[in-house]
Amino acid sequence: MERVHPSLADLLERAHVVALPLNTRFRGVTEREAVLFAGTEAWSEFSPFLEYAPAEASAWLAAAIEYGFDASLERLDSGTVEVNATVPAVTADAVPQVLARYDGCRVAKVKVAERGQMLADDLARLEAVRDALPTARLRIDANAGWSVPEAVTALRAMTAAGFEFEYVEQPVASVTELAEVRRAVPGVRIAADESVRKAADPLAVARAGAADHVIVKAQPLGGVRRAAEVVAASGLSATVSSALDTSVGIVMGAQLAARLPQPRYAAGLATVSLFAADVVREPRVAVQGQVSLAPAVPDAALLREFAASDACQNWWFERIRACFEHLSTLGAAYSPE
Ligand SMILES: O=C(O)CCC(=O)c1ccccc1C(=O)O
Ligand SMILES: [Mg+2]
Repeated sequence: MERVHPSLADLLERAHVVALPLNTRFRGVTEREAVLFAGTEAWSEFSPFLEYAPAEASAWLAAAIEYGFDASLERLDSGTVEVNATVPAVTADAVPQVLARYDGCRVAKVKVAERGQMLADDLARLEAVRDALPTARLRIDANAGWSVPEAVTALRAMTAAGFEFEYVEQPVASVTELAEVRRAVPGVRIAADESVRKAADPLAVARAGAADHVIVKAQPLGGVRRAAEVVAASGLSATVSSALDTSVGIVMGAQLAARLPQPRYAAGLATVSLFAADVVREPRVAVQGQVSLAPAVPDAALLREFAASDACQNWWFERIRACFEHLSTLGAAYSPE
Protein backbone atom coordinates (compact mmCIF):
# COMPACT_ATOMS: atom_id res chain seq x y z
CA MET A 1 0.00 0.00 0.00
CA GLU A 2 1.03 3.62 -0.53
CA ARG A 3 2.85 5.28 2.32
CA VAL A 4 0.44 7.40 4.28
CA HIS A 5 2.25 10.67 4.37
CA PRO A 6 1.09 14.21 4.60
CA SER A 7 3.72 16.54 3.17
CA LEU A 8 5.92 18.47 5.58
CA ALA A 9 4.13 21.68 4.60
CA ASP A 10 0.79 20.02 5.30
CA LEU A 11 1.97 18.86 8.72
CA LEU A 12 3.27 22.29 9.69
CA GLU A 13 0.09 23.96 8.52
CA ARG A 14 -1.97 21.63 10.70
CA ALA A 15 0.28 21.91 13.77
CA HIS A 16 -0.65 23.70 17.01
CA VAL A 17 2.12 24.03 19.58
CA VAL A 18 1.02 24.36 23.19
CA ALA A 19 2.70 24.68 26.58
CA LEU A 20 0.48 23.34 29.35
CA PRO A 21 1.02 23.91 33.09
CA LEU A 22 1.24 20.84 35.35
CA ASN A 23 -0.08 20.78 38.88
CA THR A 24 2.55 18.32 40.11
CA ARG A 25 6.23 18.34 39.20
CA PHE A 26 6.91 15.29 36.99
CA ARG A 27 10.17 14.22 35.34
CA GLY A 28 11.61 17.47 36.67
CA VAL A 29 9.24 19.73 34.74
CA THR A 30 6.24 21.89 35.65
CA GLU A 31 5.17 22.65 32.09
CA ARG A 32 4.56 20.25 29.20
CA GLU A 33 5.04 21.24 25.58
CA ALA A 34 3.18 19.34 22.86
CA VAL A 35 2.22 19.63 19.20
CA LEU A 36 -1.36 18.78 18.20
CA PHE A 37 -2.04 18.02 14.55
CA ALA A 38 -5.48 18.52 13.04
CA GLY A 39 -5.15 15.34 11.00
CA THR A 40 -7.34 14.28 8.11
CA GLU A 41 -8.59 11.27 10.15
CA ALA A 42 -8.20 12.40 13.77
CA TRP A 43 -6.39 14.87 15.99
CA SER A 44 -2.98 13.50 16.88
CA GLU A 45 -0.15 14.42 19.21
CA PHE A 46 3.62 14.78 18.86
CA SER A 47 5.29 15.33 22.23
CA PRO A 48 8.71 13.71 22.53
CA PHE A 49 10.64 14.98 25.55
CA LEU A 50 12.73 18.05 24.80
CA GLU A 51 16.10 16.35 25.06
CA TYR A 52 15.42 13.60 22.50
CA ALA A 53 17.40 13.79 19.24
CA PRO A 54 15.61 13.28 15.90
CA ALA A 55 16.61 9.60 15.68
CA GLU A 56 14.52 8.94 18.79
CA ALA A 57 11.85 11.64 18.38
CA SER A 58 11.04 10.60 14.79
CA ALA A 59 9.27 7.46 16.03
CA TRP A 60 6.95 9.81 17.94
CA LEU A 61 6.29 11.70 14.70
CA ALA A 62 5.53 8.46 12.86
CA ALA A 63 2.92 7.73 15.54
CA ALA A 64 1.33 11.16 15.12
CA ILE A 65 1.23 10.71 11.34
CA GLU A 66 -0.34 7.27 11.60
CA TYR A 67 -2.98 8.34 14.09
CA GLY A 68 -3.81 11.63 12.39
CA PHE A 69 -3.66 10.68 8.74
CA ASP A 70 -3.94 6.94 8.16
CA ALA A 71 -7.48 6.12 7.07
CA SER A 72 -6.81 2.38 7.29
CA LEU A 73 -6.11 2.51 11.05
CA GLU A 74 -9.10 1.28 13.02
CA ARG A 75 -10.22 3.72 15.70
CA LEU A 76 -13.00 2.92 18.16
CA ASP A 77 -15.17 5.95 18.82
CA SER A 78 -16.83 4.76 21.98
CA GLY A 79 -16.09 2.61 24.99
CA THR A 80 -13.51 2.93 27.74
CA VAL A 81 -10.32 1.31 29.04
CA GLU A 82 -9.31 0.79 32.67
CA VAL A 83 -6.51 3.05 33.92
CA ASN A 84 -4.13 3.24 36.85
CA ALA A 85 -3.52 6.20 39.15
CA THR A 86 0.04 7.49 38.75
CA VAL A 87 1.71 8.73 41.92
CA PRO A 88 4.81 10.86 41.24
CA ALA A 89 7.72 10.77 43.70
CA VAL A 90 5.98 13.16 46.08
CA THR A 91 6.38 13.17 49.86
CA ALA A 92 4.08 10.80 51.75
CA ASP A 93 1.96 13.66 53.13
CA ALA A 94 1.10 14.77 49.57
CA VAL A 95 -0.14 11.32 48.50
CA PRO A 96 -3.82 11.74 49.54
CA GLN A 97 -4.20 14.94 47.51
CA VAL A 98 -2.57 13.31 44.47
CA LEU A 99 -4.78 10.21 44.70
CA ALA A 100 -7.89 12.36 45.12
CA ARG A 101 -7.48 13.45 41.49
CA TYR A 102 -7.98 9.88 40.17
CA ASP A 103 -11.62 8.84 40.30
CA GLY A 104 -12.27 5.17 40.98
CA CYS A 105 -8.84 3.73 40.13
CA ARG A 106 -8.29 0.26 41.56
CA VAL A 107 -4.64 0.15 40.53
CA ALA A 108 -1.95 2.63 41.59
CA LYS A 109 1.50 2.99 40.06
CA VAL A 110 3.94 4.60 42.44
CA LYS A 111 7.20 6.21 41.34
CA VAL A 112 10.23 5.15 43.39
CA ALA A 113 14.04 5.51 43.30
CA GLU A 114 13.87 9.23 42.57
CA ARG A 115 17.30 10.84 42.54
CA GLY A 116 18.02 12.55 45.87
CA GLN A 117 15.52 10.41 47.81
CA MET A 118 16.01 7.37 50.04
CA LEU A 119 14.43 3.94 50.35
CA ALA A 120 12.63 5.29 53.44
CA ASP A 121 10.92 7.92 51.26
CA ASP A 122 9.69 5.20 48.90
CA LEU A 123 8.42 3.06 51.76
CA ALA A 124 6.63 6.04 53.31
CA ARG A 125 5.02 6.92 49.96
CA LEU A 126 3.88 3.30 49.52
CA GLU A 127 2.45 3.22 53.07
CA ALA A 128 0.53 6.42 52.31
CA VAL A 129 -0.90 4.87 49.13
CA ARG A 130 -1.91 1.74 51.02
CA ASP A 131 -3.56 3.85 53.74
CA ALA A 132 -5.51 5.86 51.17
CA LEU A 133 -6.47 2.91 48.93
CA PRO A 134 -6.27 -0.26 51.04
CA THR A 135 -7.70 -2.54 48.35
CA ALA A 136 -5.83 -1.11 45.34
CA ARG A 137 -3.38 -3.26 43.41
CA LEU A 138 0.07 -1.68 43.37
CA ARG A 139 2.91 -1.32 40.91
CA ILE A 140 6.11 0.63 41.28
CA ASP A 141 8.23 2.34 38.63
CA ALA A 142 11.90 3.05 39.34
CA ASN A 143 12.68 4.52 35.89
CA ALA A 144 16.04 2.70 36.00
CA GLY A 145 16.97 4.62 39.15
CA TRP A 146 18.48 1.68 41.05
CA SER A 147 21.67 -0.33 40.73
CA VAL A 148 21.20 -4.11 40.96
CA PRO A 149 22.10 -4.26 44.70
CA GLU A 150 19.89 -1.24 45.45
CA ALA A 151 16.98 -2.85 43.60
CA VAL A 152 17.40 -6.14 45.44
CA THR A 153 17.62 -4.37 48.83
CA ALA A 154 14.60 -2.18 48.09
CA LEU A 155 12.43 -5.01 46.77
CA ARG A 156 13.25 -7.22 49.77
CA ALA A 157 12.44 -4.33 52.15
CA MET A 158 9.15 -3.66 50.38
CA THR A 159 8.23 -7.34 50.45
CA ALA A 160 9.12 -7.49 54.16
CA ALA A 161 6.85 -4.47 54.73
CA GLY A 162 3.99 -6.48 53.24
CA PHE A 163 3.81 -4.92 49.78
CA GLU A 164 2.95 -7.08 46.82
CA PHE A 165 3.22 -5.67 43.34
CA GLU A 166 1.59 -6.57 40.05
CA TYR A 167 5.07 -5.86 38.69
CA VAL A 168 8.10 -3.66 39.20
CA GLU A 169 8.73 -1.36 36.24
CA GLN A 170 12.30 -0.85 35.02
CA PRO A 171 14.08 -1.23 38.39
CA VAL A 172 17.49 -1.00 36.68
CA ALA A 173 18.76 0.30 33.37
CA SER A 174 20.04 -2.51 31.16
CA VAL A 175 18.64 -5.81 29.92
CA THR A 176 21.47 -7.67 31.67
CA GLU A 177 20.72 -5.93 34.97
CA LEU A 178 16.99 -6.59 34.62
CA ALA A 179 17.79 -10.28 34.21
CA GLU A 180 19.99 -10.19 37.33
CA VAL A 181 17.29 -8.53 39.45
CA ARG A 182 14.71 -10.95 38.12
CA ARG A 183 16.86 -13.91 39.20
CA ALA A 184 17.66 -12.37 42.60
CA VAL A 185 14.04 -11.72 43.62
CA PRO A 186 12.00 -14.65 42.36
CA GLY A 187 8.31 -14.04 42.83
CA VAL A 188 8.60 -10.37 41.91
CA ARG A 189 7.48 -9.78 38.34
CA ILE A 190 9.78 -7.49 36.37
CA ALA A 191 8.41 -5.12 33.71
CA ALA A 192 10.49 -3.43 31.02
CA ASP A 193 9.67 0.14 29.97
CA GLU A 194 12.77 2.10 28.91
CA SER A 195 14.27 -1.22 27.74
CA VAL A 196 11.38 -1.43 25.26
CA ARG A 197 10.72 2.14 24.22
CA LYS A 198 14.29 3.46 24.10
CA ALA A 199 15.99 0.34 22.77
CA ALA A 200 17.16 -0.08 19.18
CA ASP A 201 15.37 -3.44 19.35
CA PRO A 202 12.23 -3.30 21.52
CA LEU A 203 12.06 -7.11 21.60
CA ALA A 204 15.60 -7.75 22.86
CA VAL A 205 14.49 -7.67 26.50
CA ALA A 206 11.80 -10.30 25.88
CA ARG A 207 14.15 -12.49 23.86
CA ALA A 208 16.70 -12.36 26.68
CA GLY A 209 14.08 -13.52 29.19
CA ALA A 210 14.91 -10.42 31.24
CA ALA A 211 11.31 -9.39 31.96
CA ASP A 212 7.91 -10.91 32.74
CA HIS A 213 5.92 -8.01 31.35
CA VAL A 214 6.34 -5.15 28.87
CA ILE A 215 5.21 -1.52 29.01
CA VAL A 216 4.27 -0.15 25.60
CA LYS A 217 3.64 3.43 24.53
CA ALA A 218 2.22 4.37 21.15
CA GLN A 219 4.36 7.47 20.53
CA PRO A 220 7.88 6.13 21.19
CA LEU A 221 7.14 2.83 19.45
CA GLY A 222 6.12 4.55 16.22
CA GLY A 223 2.36 4.19 16.47
CA VAL A 224 -0.56 2.09 17.57
CA ARG A 225 0.01 -0.72 15.09
CA ARG A 226 3.70 -1.07 15.78
CA ALA A 227 3.20 -1.03 19.54
CA ALA A 228 0.53 -3.75 19.27
CA GLU A 229 2.96 -5.77 17.14
CA VAL A 230 5.68 -5.42 19.79
CA VAL A 231 3.30 -6.82 22.41
CA ALA A 232 2.31 -9.77 20.23
CA ALA A 233 5.91 -10.57 19.28
CA SER A 234 7.14 -10.29 22.89
CA GLY A 235 4.88 -13.12 23.99
CA LEU A 236 4.55 -11.33 27.34
CA SER A 237 1.70 -9.64 29.15
CA ALA A 238 1.62 -5.88 28.61
CA THR A 239 0.50 -2.54 29.97
CA VAL A 240 -0.15 0.46 27.76
CA SER A 241 1.23 3.67 29.16
CA SER A 242 1.80 7.25 28.04
CA ALA A 243 4.36 9.99 28.29
CA LEU A 244 2.53 12.78 30.07
CA ASP A 245 0.41 13.35 26.98
CA THR A 246 -2.43 15.81 26.52
CA SER A 247 -5.91 14.30 26.17
CA VAL A 248 -5.23 13.83 22.45
CA GLY A 249 -2.26 11.51 23.07
CA ILE A 250 -4.17 9.77 25.85
CA VAL A 251 -6.92 8.77 23.41
CA MET A 252 -4.29 7.43 21.01
CA GLY A 253 -2.94 5.31 23.87
CA ALA A 254 -6.42 4.19 24.83
CA GLN A 255 -6.94 2.97 21.25
CA LEU A 256 -3.81 0.86 21.61
CA ALA A 257 -4.99 -0.48 24.98
CA ALA A 258 -8.36 -1.45 23.49
CA ARG A 259 -6.55 -3.56 20.85
CA LEU A 260 -4.63 -5.69 23.33
CA PRO A 261 -5.92 -9.12 24.26
CA GLN A 262 -7.74 -9.75 27.54
CA PRO A 263 -7.07 -9.90 30.40
CA ARG A 264 -5.87 -6.31 30.20
CA TYR A 265 -3.74 -4.49 32.70
CA ALA A 266 -5.01 -1.06 33.79
CA ALA A 267 -3.28 1.42 31.47
CA GLY A 268 -1.03 4.30 32.55
CA LEU A 269 -3.37 6.72 30.83
CA ALA A 270 -4.77 8.74 33.72
CA THR A 271 -1.96 11.31 33.79
CA VAL A 272 -4.09 14.18 32.50
CA SER A 273 -4.87 14.54 36.22
CA LEU A 274 -1.33 15.87 36.63
CA PHE A 275 -2.10 18.78 34.28
CA ALA A 276 -3.50 22.11 35.46
CA ALA A 277 -4.85 22.75 31.92
CA ASP A 278 -5.55 20.77 28.76
CA VAL A 279 -6.50 21.35 25.11
CA VAL A 280 -9.98 19.83 25.32
CA ARG A 281 -12.97 21.12 27.30
CA GLU A 282 -13.47 17.77 29.03
CA PRO A 283 -10.00 16.47 29.88
CA ARG A 284 -9.57 12.68 29.64
CA VAL A 285 -9.10 12.04 33.29
CA ALA A 286 -10.21 8.81 34.94
CA VAL A 287 -13.95 8.48 35.52
CA GLN A 288 -14.77 5.48 37.68
CA GLY A 289 -11.30 4.19 36.91
CA GLN A 290 -11.79 4.34 33.14
CA VAL A 291 -10.78 6.64 30.30
CA SER A 292 -12.98 7.15 27.26
CA LEU A 293 -12.01 6.14 23.72
CA ALA A 294 -14.11 8.88 22.10
CA PRO A 295 -12.18 11.23 19.79
CA ALA A 296 -10.42 14.07 21.63
CA VAL A 297 -11.04 17.31 19.74
CA PRO A 298 -9.09 20.34 20.95
CA ASP A 299 -10.97 23.52 21.64
CA ALA A 300 -9.83 26.47 19.48
CA ALA A 301 -9.91 28.88 22.42
CA LEU A 302 -7.78 26.55 24.57
CA LEU A 303 -5.28 26.09 21.73
CA ARG A 304 -4.98 29.89 21.60
CA GLU A 305 -4.87 30.35 25.36
CA PHE A 306 -2.06 27.84 25.79
CA ALA A 307 -0.26 28.50 22.50
CA ALA A 308 3.50 28.34 23.01
CA SER A 309 5.64 31.46 22.47
CA ASP A 310 6.82 32.19 18.92
CA ALA A 311 10.33 31.05 19.80
CA CYS A 312 8.99 27.80 21.21
CA GLN A 313 6.76 27.22 18.17
CA ASN A 314 9.70 27.77 15.84
CA TRP A 315 11.77 25.31 17.83
CA TRP A 316 9.04 22.66 17.47
CA PHE A 317 8.60 23.38 13.75
CA GLU A 318 12.35 22.83 13.28
CA ARG A 319 12.04 19.63 15.26
CA ILE A 320 9.16 18.39 13.11
CA ARG A 321 11.26 19.17 10.03
CA ALA A 322 14.26 17.25 11.40
CA CYS A 323 12.12 14.25 12.37
CA PHE A 324 10.31 14.29 9.03
CA GLU A 325 13.70 14.24 7.27
CA HIS A 326 14.79 11.38 9.47
CA LEU A 327 11.66 9.37 8.66
CA SER A 328 12.21 9.99 4.96
CA THR A 329 15.70 8.52 5.20
CA LEU A 330 14.23 5.44 6.89
CA GLY A 331 12.00 4.96 3.86
CA ALA A 332 9.20 2.50 4.36
CA ALA A 333 10.21 1.44 7.87
CA TYR A 334 7.39 3.39 9.51
CA SER A 335 4.78 3.12 6.81
CA PRO A 336 1.78 0.90 7.34
CA GLU A 337 1.77 -2.52 5.68
O1 LIG B 1 2.40 4.67 33.39
C1 LIG B 1 1.85 5.58 34.02
O2 LIG B 1 1.15 5.36 35.01
C2 LIG B 1 2.00 7.03 33.62
C3 LIG B 1 3.09 7.40 32.68
C4 LIG B 1 4.48 7.38 33.25
O3 LIG B 1 4.71 6.85 34.31
C5 LIG B 1 5.54 8.07 32.51
C6 LIG B 1 5.28 9.35 32.03
C7 LIG B 1 6.25 10.07 31.36
C8 LIG B 1 7.49 9.51 31.17
C9 LIG B 1 7.78 8.22 31.64
C10 LIG B 1 6.80 7.49 32.30
C11 LIG B 1 7.13 6.08 32.70
O4 LIG B 1 6.29 5.17 32.68
O5 LIG B 1 8.27 5.79 33.01
MG1 LIG C 1 8.04 3.67 33.31
